[in-house]
Order: sequence, then C-alpha cells, then structure tokens
Amino acid sequence: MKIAIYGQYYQNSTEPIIKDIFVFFNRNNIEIVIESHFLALIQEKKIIEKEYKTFSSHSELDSSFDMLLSIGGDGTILRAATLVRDSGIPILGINAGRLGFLATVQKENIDEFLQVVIDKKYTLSKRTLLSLTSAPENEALNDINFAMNEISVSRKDTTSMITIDTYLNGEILNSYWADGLIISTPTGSTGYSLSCGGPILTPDVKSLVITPIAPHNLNARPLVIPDETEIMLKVSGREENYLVSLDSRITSVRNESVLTIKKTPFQINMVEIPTETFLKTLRSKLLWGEDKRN
Ligand SMILES: NC(=O)c1ccc[n+]([C@@H]2O[C@H](COP(=O)([O-])OP(=O)(O)OC[C@H]3O[C@@H](n4cnc5c(N)ncnc54)[C@H](O)[C@@H]3O)[C@@H](O)[C@H]2O)c1
Ligand SMILES: Nc1ncnc2c1ncn2[C@@H]1O[C@H](COP(=O)(O)OP(=O)(O)OP(=O)(O)O)[C@@H](O)[C@H]1O
Repeated sequence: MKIAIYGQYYQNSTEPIIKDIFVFFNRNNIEIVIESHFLALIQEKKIIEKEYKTFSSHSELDSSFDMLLSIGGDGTILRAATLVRDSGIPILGINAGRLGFLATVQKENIDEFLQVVIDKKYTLSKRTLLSLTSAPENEALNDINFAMNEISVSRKDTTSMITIDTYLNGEILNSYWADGLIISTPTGSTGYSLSCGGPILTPDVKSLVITPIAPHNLNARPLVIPDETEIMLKVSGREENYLVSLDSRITSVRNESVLTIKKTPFQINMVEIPTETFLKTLRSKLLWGEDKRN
C-alpha cells in the first residue's frame, strides 16, 4: 500500500499525530510519500529522522497511490482536493484543526482508524465538484478551476450591493440584489451556504444549492436545483470588479463578464469510515440534538 501525506501547518499538536501515523505505517510496511513543504516543516522540528520520498505537485500523484492522508482542518482538505484533482485517489482527513467537518478521523484514536484503512473496511463517498468558465477568459481561473464546497460571487471594495443576473439552463431565474451569491455543492452545504440560511444536503444528493448572501429582495430564498443544471451569472455594480471564490481561493473579475458554472466530469472520493458517517458528524459537529432543556 502506498499513501501520500499532506498538511499545511506545523503546531505543537502536530507532533503526536505525525508520530502515531508514522509508527503505525512503518509497523505495517506501508510506503509513505510526503508533500515536500509539509516534510520540510516537520523535518525542521526534528520529529522524523528517516528519509522519505516526496511529491510536490498534483502531476506526481499517479495511480500507484492508494490514498492521500490530509492532516489539518477543512481548509487543508479543500487544498488536498486540488492535489488529487481527477486522479480518483481517495482522501482521508485526520482532524488536527478546529471544526474539521470533512476530516473524519479524530486525532485521539488514529491507530483504530488506520487499521480500518489497511483492512480496506471503508467506503468511498463521491463528492460532486463545480467548475467555472468566464467570458472573457480569466487567467487566474485556468489552473485550479474547480470547487468542492462552493463557487461564490461577492462585492469588492464597496459596501454597495451587487446585482447578479442568474440564468438556469438559459432561462432567467432572478436578478439578485445582494452582497453576493453562493452556488454550493452538497459537500459545501454545511459551509458558507449554511451560514447564509441554506439547507443541508447529504453528500450523495444529486443537487446544488443557490444561496443569496444578505439579499435585499427579502423574498429571495435558497433554491435547490438538479446538479445537471448549467448556471450563468452576470454581475453589475458600482465598482468595476467583483470577487469570485472557489472554496478558499479568490480572484477579481470585471463586471459584465459572463460566468458559467457546471458540475465537473470527475468527482472526489472521500474515505468514509463505517463508524464516522455523515449523520453522526451532523450530530457531533453541528451539535444536533444538543438541548440544555433536556
Ligand atoms: N460565513 C461563513 O460561514 C463562511 C465564510 C467564508 C467561507 N466559509 C467557508 O470556508 C471555506 C474555506 O475554508 P477556509 O479554511 O479557507 O476558511 P476559514 O479558515 O474561514 O474557515 C471556515 C470554516 O468553515 C468550515 N468549513 C469549511 N468547509 C466546510 C464544510 N464543507 N462543512 C462544514 N464546515 C466547513 C471550516 O471548518 C472552518 O471552521 C469555504 O469554502 C466556505 O464554505 C464560510
Ligand atoms: N498539521 C496540523 N497540525 C496541527 N494543527 C493544524 C494542522 N493543520 C491545521 N491545524 C490547525 O487547524 C487550524 C485550521 O486548519 P485548516 O486551515 O486546515 O482548517 P479550517 O479551514 O480553518 O477548518 P477547521 O475549522 O476545520 O480547522 C489551523 O489554523 C491550525 O490551528
């Protein structure tokens, strides 16, 4: 078995996590390949002495890899998705972060979960992604042109709202007058979209959510649409530019550009451990069922 390891940060809490993982994998003769920046961080702290192979870009993650282990929070998993891209390599998140909604393995019982991995007793949860094209073309969108959580447009350098003309498969839906608009995947439905009043979708649902950010048309509500829909946006406002985000990445786009958002032809495989299901995560991390009165 060959496993890629990726992380973005080093903190004191990283040491026991790294040690647990490396001891477990070395004991079980698993080949480890570490992302070069992350390896430099942990070597600097002298946590590991052995020499390890490294990778530094998505092009080095080929079909010989069985899995990518992401050590961090949700932001780290979103970055990990930009490394595996359309390779199909499953991602398993070890939560060294704060909420870690997408990172299923808690740092307290790493051994137990890694045993499930090497025994191949996990399932894959296929995640829908969104891609964006802009006319005229925007160079910043050429390289990593997909999002696992959401694509959003929002106002830039102003408190003034923007107007977002929105078309679904060529038919006008609405002109939102708002701070912005979020097009969310089922995975992203527990992120930014949820904070703006959007519904939660289970990850396997074949839908997308369109959620306005603070709309001044008070009757505009989050809308669930089929994930085959082609969404077209045209933004206008007082400033010349507005912001477009794809998960944690952001770029500036000129007004009147035409943005087209579609489902990507590939999906990201997230590793799901039988005891750590999406429904359990809703209860444990979004505190469903917690009520001080009972
Ligand atoms: N007001 C908001 O809720 C808000 C605003 C901006 C971005 N976000 C989310 O943050 C993501 C980018 O992450 P970042 O690390 O760069 O920003 P960040 O550091 O501001 O973290 C945002 C928070 O959102 C949580 N989060 C991210 N994806 C999630 C998901 N699918 N389900 C549940 N929680 C999730 C993270 O755990 C983190 O606590 C965006 O894709 C967006 O979904 C949320
Ligand atoms: N490898 C790591 N070791 C220790 N702590 C980490 C590591 N990676 C991330 N963290 C901690 O988690 C925080 C958040 O990490 P990250 O950016 O991956 O997630 P996030 O998007 O903020 O989501 P979350 O709220 O789930 O942590 C970091 O600021 C850091 O405190």
